[in-house]
Amino acid sequence: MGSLDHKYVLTFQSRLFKNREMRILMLGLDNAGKTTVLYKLKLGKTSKTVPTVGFNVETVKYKNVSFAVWDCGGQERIRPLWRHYFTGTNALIYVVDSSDWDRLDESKTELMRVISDKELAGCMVIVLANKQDIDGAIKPKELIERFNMNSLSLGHTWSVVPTIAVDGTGLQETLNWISNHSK
Ligand SMILES: Nc1nc2c(ncn2[C@@H]2O[C@H](COP(=O)(O)OP(=O)(O)OP(=O)(O)O)[C@@H](O)[C@H]2O)c(=O)[nH]1
Ligand SMILES: [Mg+2]
Repeated sequence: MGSLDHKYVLTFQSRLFKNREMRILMLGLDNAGKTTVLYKLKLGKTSKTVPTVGFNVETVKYKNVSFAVWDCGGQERIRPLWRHYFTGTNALIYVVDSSDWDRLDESKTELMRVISDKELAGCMVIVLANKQDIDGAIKPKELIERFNMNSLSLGHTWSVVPTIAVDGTGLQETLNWISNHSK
């Protein structure tokens, strides 16, 4: 390879490395806090939300990565729409209301259903144990057991991150983790 070609390859590689783009899909039951997460990341402030019917999408820049974050409504009747957003997803952010003990099993079931889809084979999974500010919220360690996360290692790199979407706790760490674990 001539030196010019070589230079070109290096420049091209560094461009790829510097300006990466990632498609993030954000799912979870209704009221988990997905839209709050999205706008806290995008605007840096806590927005008043209404239940999402359909989806929101925003681009969030963090370090050298451009994250296209798709936030889908979580109400039961619209969950069948989720799969239309699977294609091309690099990382799944799955938001859990850690204070809603009555629906932890339902949340787990939906997560397992989603990640068994072949369109999401191999994508990273970040579970946000959200609403950690509420007394009695399930702790990440307990959630890992309850969701049996260790059974899911096959093909999925995963992490459980404690978050408080309303004040932004844990959200930068989440993007950081995703960018560090992406190929
Ligand atoms: N205390 C507390 N409340 C939160 C937190 N995150 C979100 N909320 C509240 O939870 C409620 C639901 O938040 P949304 O972001 O609308 O939930 P969602 O997951 O988008 O819900 P759907 O659009 O119906 O799927 C709102 O009242 C938020 O203010 C948190 O970390 N702590
Ligand atoms: Mg929403």
